[in-house]
Parts: sequence; C-alpha cells; structure tokens
Amino acid sequence: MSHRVLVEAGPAAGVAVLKFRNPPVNALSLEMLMELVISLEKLENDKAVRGIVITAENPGIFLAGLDLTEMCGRNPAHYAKYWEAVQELWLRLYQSSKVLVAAINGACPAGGCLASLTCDYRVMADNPKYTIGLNETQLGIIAPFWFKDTLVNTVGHRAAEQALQLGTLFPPAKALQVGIVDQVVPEEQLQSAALSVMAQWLAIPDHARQLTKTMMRKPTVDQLVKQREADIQSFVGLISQDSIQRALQTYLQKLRQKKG
Ligand SMILES: CCCCC/C=C\CCC/C=C/CC(=O)SCCNC(=O)CCNC(=O)[C@H](O)C(C)(C)COP(=O)(O)OP(=O)(O)OC[C@H]1O[C@@H](n2cnc3c(N)ncnc32)[C@H](O)[C@@H]1OP(=O)(O)O
Repeated sequence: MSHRVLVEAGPAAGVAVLKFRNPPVNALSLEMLMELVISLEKLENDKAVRGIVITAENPGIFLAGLDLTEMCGRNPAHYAKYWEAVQELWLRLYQSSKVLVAAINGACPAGGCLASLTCDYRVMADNPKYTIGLNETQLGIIAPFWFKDTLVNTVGHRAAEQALQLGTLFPPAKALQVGIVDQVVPEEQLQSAALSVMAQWLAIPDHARQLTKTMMRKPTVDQLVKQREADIQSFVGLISQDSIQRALQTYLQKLRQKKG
C-alpha cells in the first residue's frame, strides 16, 4: 500500500493519473522514491494503461525536488542507497513505454523539474508563484550529467547551459518561451488540457510511438546505465565533502528561517 503516491484510473479509457502526496512539500525522500518506482512498475506492467498523467494531489507544489535531509548529515552507505534510488526513478520514467504527461500544478525545482522533463509532454498551470528549473547551482551543488542531458534533450545546448549555470527557476511564460514546458494553461484548465493532449498522443499506434521514443532516448539512457556505479561513487564522494555539506545546511536553514 502506497502512502506517498496515489494512482487513480483517469476519466478516459487507458489513462491513469499518478499523484504525488508527500507533505509538506512533496520532497523525494527515499521512501517516496521507492513507492514511485513500485507504482511505475505496476503501471508499466498493466497492459490496459497506455498513458499516465503525473501531477500533485494538492496544487501549490508539484515536487520540491530531492529531499535535502537525505543528502545532509548521513553516512556514505545512505548516500549510495539514496542515489541509486534517484537513478532508478529516472530510468523508469525516462524509459517508460507509456505516454507520460506532466500536469505541473505547483513549484517544480531541481529533481521535480527532472521528473517532469522525463515526461513526453509538460503542461504547466499559469500561476506566477509556480517556477520550474534545475536550480542546483543556487544551492552550491551541480546537476549530474544525466540531469544535464535530459535538459539538453528538451531545450537544446545553449538554453540548457545558460539555465544550468544560473540555476534559473522559470515562471510559466518564460518556461514556455525556453521550451522547458510545452503548454501553459489557466490553472483551472490544467487537468483537462493534460487529458486532451494525452488523447492526441494516444491516437498514435503504441508500437510506432514506443520504438521512436526508445530510439530518441536510448543514447542518453545508455550513458548512465554504463556508468551507474561510478556515478554513485562520484555522488557519494562529492556530497560527503565538507563544503557541499555546509552549502546544503545553509540552504536548509534559509528555507526554515523563511517562516520566522
Ligand atoms: C555524480 C554526482 C555529481 C554531483 C554531486 C553533487 C550534488 C548532487 C546533486 C543533487 C541534486 C539535487 C537536486 C535537488 O532536487 S536538490 C533540492 C532542490 N529543491 C529546492 O531547491 C526546493 C527548496 N524548497 C523550496 O523552494 C520551497 O520549500 C518550496 C518547494 C517552493 C515550497 O515553499 P513553501 O510552501 O513556502 O514551504 P517551505 O519553504 O516553508 O518548506 C516547508 C518545509 O519543507 C522543507 N523543505 C522544502 N524543500 C525541501 C526539500 N527539497 N528537501 C527537504 N525539505 C524541504 C522546508 O525546509 C520546510 O521545513 P520545516 O517545516 O522544517 O521548516
């Protein structure tokens, strides 16, 4: 039984809706990553499901990205386990044979943005409070190569380089202009717009669309698959550094003090 991920049958045949519900901010904790992987595996094996709309149960925060508390003050074995789970989620999403449509109904930084970038299409609610992007450099950390590759595959090299160096979080209109999202719609129309685009994608025969998707994505997937263990060791080495730990602690404190 999954607590942090809700899977519902969509209103249209062949469509499931996967909702994030990990309060307070839908951070990708180890437990949430594991529940997501299990939910996605079940959906992948369900022949009746051809497409999945991915959204947050409560509007406001789509995903707050990776859970910073999983990357702070823990031991190397924990960092390795956590990173393997992050890799696993990305591999499941990026290689999914289903049509994935992200209905972005809230803040979507870093790991949240990455998850949405693995989808085939992104629709974002037109709310200026919501932003999306890979903001790692603002935290004093670096987006790993496969985060970078996923962004490059979406927006191209120049836009990705600029966005990554600056750690830009784009509001909806700007995100559309850069190409991080494909469509911006009034908030109350988000779910219907996601279902409407899903219907267009499902009009294509599955086998032709799936083989095309694999052809487009395989080189990027292969890069991680062939160096998964090295990527884990590299993450553990970097995240364990005192300077990185200090940067993450400072960022977490800033988030906590924001309220005070
Ligand atoms: C091979 C490897 C090479 C590279 C190695 C080096 C680095 C590794 C790269 C790792 C990649 C990481 C990618 C990430 O995803 S890092 C996370 C990035 N996320 C963010 O920057 C988002 C931060 N959060 C926010 O901006 C806001 O919280 C918000 C999501 C916009 C929501 O705002 P609001 O509704 O106002 O809520 P609060 O800010 O008050 O937060 C409530 C509560 O939640 C805590 N929190 C927020 N985000 C996170 C998080 N990502 N992880 C853990 N906890 C989080 C926040 O601290 C508050 O806690 P308290 O209630 O205790 O105060």
